[in-house]
Amino acid sequence: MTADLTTLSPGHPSVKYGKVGVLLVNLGTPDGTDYSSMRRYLREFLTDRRVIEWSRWKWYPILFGIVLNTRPQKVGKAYETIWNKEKNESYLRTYTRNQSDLMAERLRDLPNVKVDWAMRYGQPSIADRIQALKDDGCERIVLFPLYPQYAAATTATVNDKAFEKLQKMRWQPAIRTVPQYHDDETYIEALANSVNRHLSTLDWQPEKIIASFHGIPMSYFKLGDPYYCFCQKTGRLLREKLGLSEDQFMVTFQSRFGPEEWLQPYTDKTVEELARAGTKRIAVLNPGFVSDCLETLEEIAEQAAESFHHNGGDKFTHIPCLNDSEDGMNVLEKVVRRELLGWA
Ligand SMILES: C=CC1=C(C)c2cc3[nH]c(cc4nc(cc5[nH]c(cc1n2)c(C)c5CCC(=O)O)C(CCC(=O)O)=C4C)c(C)c3C=C
Ligand SMILES: [Fe+2]
Ligand SMILES: [Fe+2]
Repeated sequence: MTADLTTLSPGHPSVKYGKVGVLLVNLGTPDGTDYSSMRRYLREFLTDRRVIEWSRWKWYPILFGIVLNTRPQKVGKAYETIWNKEKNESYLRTYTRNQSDLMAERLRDLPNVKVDWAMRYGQPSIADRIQALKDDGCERIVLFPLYPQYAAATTATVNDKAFEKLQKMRWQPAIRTVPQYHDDETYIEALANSVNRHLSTLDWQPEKIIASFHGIPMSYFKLGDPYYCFCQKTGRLLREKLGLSEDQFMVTFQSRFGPEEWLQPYTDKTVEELARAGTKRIAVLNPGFVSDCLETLEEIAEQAAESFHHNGGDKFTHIPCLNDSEDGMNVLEKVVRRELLGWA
């Protein structure tokens, strides 16, 4: 444990009142890269009304008529290029499980705290893990959607799913949901360290650093989703921490899906335009992703790199996510301890 983290005292009321569960929840992942695993996963994902807010009569014919017939094959191929072959699973799953195991070790001073993990889509499900924590005696659960920047499509849908499970329970555990930590000092410092450490391994330096966040449709922002503002704040704090000018650092948005306008500037277009305009060396990081996944390893480290080179760029580097690193775990531990204190 690092010195600046607040420790719960042994006299903490949760010791007296029973066990507390900590449930880390990430987005999800298919069980395999084959057509039926991919289809099952995408179906669960893309029927979530927090993700696609179109009315069902408009969306379902497109989803079941086109998307679920073509996308599983295409995305399955992309997953194959980034699959963790040793564990036969996606890296998102590997990192989330590691984060849970490491969190349990870091909270050993709190023997009444149990740590577990779940996925919003796919396995292990939120409902199963809430039940398991309750069966293990947890009367309180800290529900931690692993997204530094709140969005309805990510944080809120994790909360919704947990409360859907609670609705079916006779004896519900008490739940604390973890809010965004987009401007947390430990988080910004961890990101800055990851940039500096990565760049120190290179024999060249980027002209521009791009902080690429997952996008959301512009219409969600106009309806009041705060996600864009949280991303901008993370970007500004990181730029300041790195001591970079506005010319040397950019915030962009990736993973556009469908015909609507999404948050801009788009990462893919930016990378292409920078290369065409003569920028030779860039670095890209993904501060909004707690773990590397398809969107970072394939869309950025593979596709964006290829596009940069194809359009005249010379050097491209992808800075890995915080994953299960020491710095990354410091961030998650700090957030969890802060929330546990709410019950003190
Ligand atoms: C179509 C709407 C989508 C919205 C809105 C959206 C928001 C959103 N997503 C993440 C994080 C991740 N998304 C990932 C994959 C992914 N995202 C969408 C669609 C939307 N996401 C799709 C269809 C997919 C699957 C891949 C594909 O078909 O292109 C992942 C990767 C999961 C993995 O297993 O690797 C993450 C992580 C955030 C943070 C976000 C809004 C803020
Ligand atoms: Fe997504
Ligand atoms: Fe993508």
